[in-house]
Amino acid sequence: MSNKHWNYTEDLVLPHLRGLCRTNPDLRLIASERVVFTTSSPESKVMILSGGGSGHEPLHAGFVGDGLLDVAVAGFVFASPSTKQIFSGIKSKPSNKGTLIVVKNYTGDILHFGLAAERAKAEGIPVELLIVQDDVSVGKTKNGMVGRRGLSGTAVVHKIVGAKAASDSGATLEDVAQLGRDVISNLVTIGASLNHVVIPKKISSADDEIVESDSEDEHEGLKEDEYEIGMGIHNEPGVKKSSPIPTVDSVVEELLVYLLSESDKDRSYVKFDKKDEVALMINNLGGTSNLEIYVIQDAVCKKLKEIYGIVPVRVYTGTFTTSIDGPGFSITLLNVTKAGGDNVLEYLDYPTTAPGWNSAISTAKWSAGETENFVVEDPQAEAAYPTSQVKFDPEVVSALLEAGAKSVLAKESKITLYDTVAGDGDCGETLASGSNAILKALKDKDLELGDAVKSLSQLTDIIETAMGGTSGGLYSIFLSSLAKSFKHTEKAKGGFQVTLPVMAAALNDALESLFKYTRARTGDRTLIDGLEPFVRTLSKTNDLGKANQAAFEGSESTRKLDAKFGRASYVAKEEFEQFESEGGLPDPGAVGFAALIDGFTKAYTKLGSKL
Ligand SMILES: Nc1ncnc2c1ncn2[C@@H]1O[C@H](COP(=O)(O)OP(=O)(O)O)[C@@H](O)[C@H]1O
Ligand SMILES: O=C[C@H](O)COP(=O)(O)O
Repeated sequence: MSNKHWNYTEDLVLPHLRGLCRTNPDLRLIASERVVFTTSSPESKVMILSGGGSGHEPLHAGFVGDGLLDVAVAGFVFASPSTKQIFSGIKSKPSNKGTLIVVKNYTGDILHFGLAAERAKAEGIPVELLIVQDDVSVGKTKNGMVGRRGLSGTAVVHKIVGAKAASDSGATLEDVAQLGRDVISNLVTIGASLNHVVIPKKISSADDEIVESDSEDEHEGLKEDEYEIGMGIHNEPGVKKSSPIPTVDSVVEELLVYLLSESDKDRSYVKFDKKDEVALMINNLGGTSNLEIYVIQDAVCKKLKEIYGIVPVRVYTGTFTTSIDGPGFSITLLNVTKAGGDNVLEYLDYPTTAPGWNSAISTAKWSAGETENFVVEDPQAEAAYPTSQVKFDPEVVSALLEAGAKSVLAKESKITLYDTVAGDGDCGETLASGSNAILKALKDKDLELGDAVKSLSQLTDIIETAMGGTSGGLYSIFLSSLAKSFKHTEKAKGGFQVTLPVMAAALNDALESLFKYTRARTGDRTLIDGLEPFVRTLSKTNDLGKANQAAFEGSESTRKLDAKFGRASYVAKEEFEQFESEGGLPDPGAVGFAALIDGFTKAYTKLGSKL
């Protein structure tokens, strides 16, 4: 296991807090005590203080802000802050009503926060301690004495009690504490991880020799193909390790059983009745990509609905409670109904300036919509394609498209090889995807080939949908411009049959339109090296064979050209040398275009004069 981190010449906690305070002018930092508090909350309210070991950011200081926490106290990474620090935090925000301390159920936290609370009470400061226990991985038999761990449900508790204290000026400390207890008793969380985490190491000075910290060996990380259900946020063991790594659907299904199964007598911590409203939080433990965390959320919502008939009324997705850069995620469910119903929703929706809470949707907006009502039909789907009296011969055009598509597919592996060196390796796949989409459209008879304008507009849609990247954009613009040229001519002269000379003129128009969107011209090592000679030659000669030859020669010429556009322009020259034996590395897009035209030409030659 080798989590790589930058080296730091000071403990990370203080610079992290400094960085955080720079993002919100309301925040103040007691550096010596690692205490962050907000200046914007009035003394008349119940103060909400939280804290614990660092390494779980944005928990806890990231939750300090209007409508949320008033104070946060940061310990060293994965270690509780001292009683002195916590007491300093309590004193930093005096309140007529007292302070509610939200703390995760870890021994060190309980001891230090509890002692600080006792010390504050001894000074006459009203203090209540709210201990968060939301983990379900450790069952009742094992967690008897210690209780359940505090995980990302802590962020949900922060949000609700913070909003209550900020919005309800009549609320007493006990009112807020009781709401917190009601929430905690209806909260369940479980995580899944692909590995342990390593704490970024501190070196004594920048010019010190970087010595591998032996702490990396302390943790027996997971094996390459292993995952762990229920791992804690400090590498604590979970409920089980398993391999191989499953699909996300499968691990989600497994996790939901721990959260929701009523037959698991060692768990079943919260009962979710059919009518109960549920809030869902998908938490990134720090090392899951933003791309994946929403995929995971999608899987959770799908399984919740399919298996349990649960459609959450609130869905939160993001990085709320980390374990440094933990490669995993956790699922938190709150039974809103049993925790307090609409009030709880209003507190979840209550606005906040704290960066740790990333959802700012009002209750009105949530009530207007439903979390599963977002899929809509494309209004364009029914939009009619433009029609015309510009005629193609359907059989001929169908044969050309089929031959062109198959010719490109025959070149896919070569194009991919070339683009793997010159680009990002997806050009072959992109062109193949477009070719297969055209072949499918021909097979399904989705193209109205007799109408040149309509069929070109349909092809534009197909190419746009099937092909991403630069190629997709270029081909779509070109086809759309070709249709526009025919439509323009029809407006001036009425309907007509497309012949080769007519096509040649329209191709010229389309090329001029394309040139508005790219500065690439012949000689710049792009597909233009094939397209431009093809169009110019066809216009000059009305001979598709000569135009095809020009496209091929243009494509071949790119073997000796330096790239000025696209990703190829970033590739070191040495990368190209391996292709010297075949005369140099050609531009993949130009090779693809030449293959397309070659397919057209072979079919056209077979079929004769009309298009
Ligand atoms: N600015 C440009 N103008 C014309 N063609 C370009 C340009 N940039 C790249 N290309 C062409 O696009 C091809 C790469 O296509 P593709 O893989 O779809 O692009 P991407 O790099 O976006 O994935 C290149 O081989 C080149 O022929
Ligand atoms: O981050 C960890 C907790 O806040 C404190 O853990 P501890 O009880 O091991 O000190």
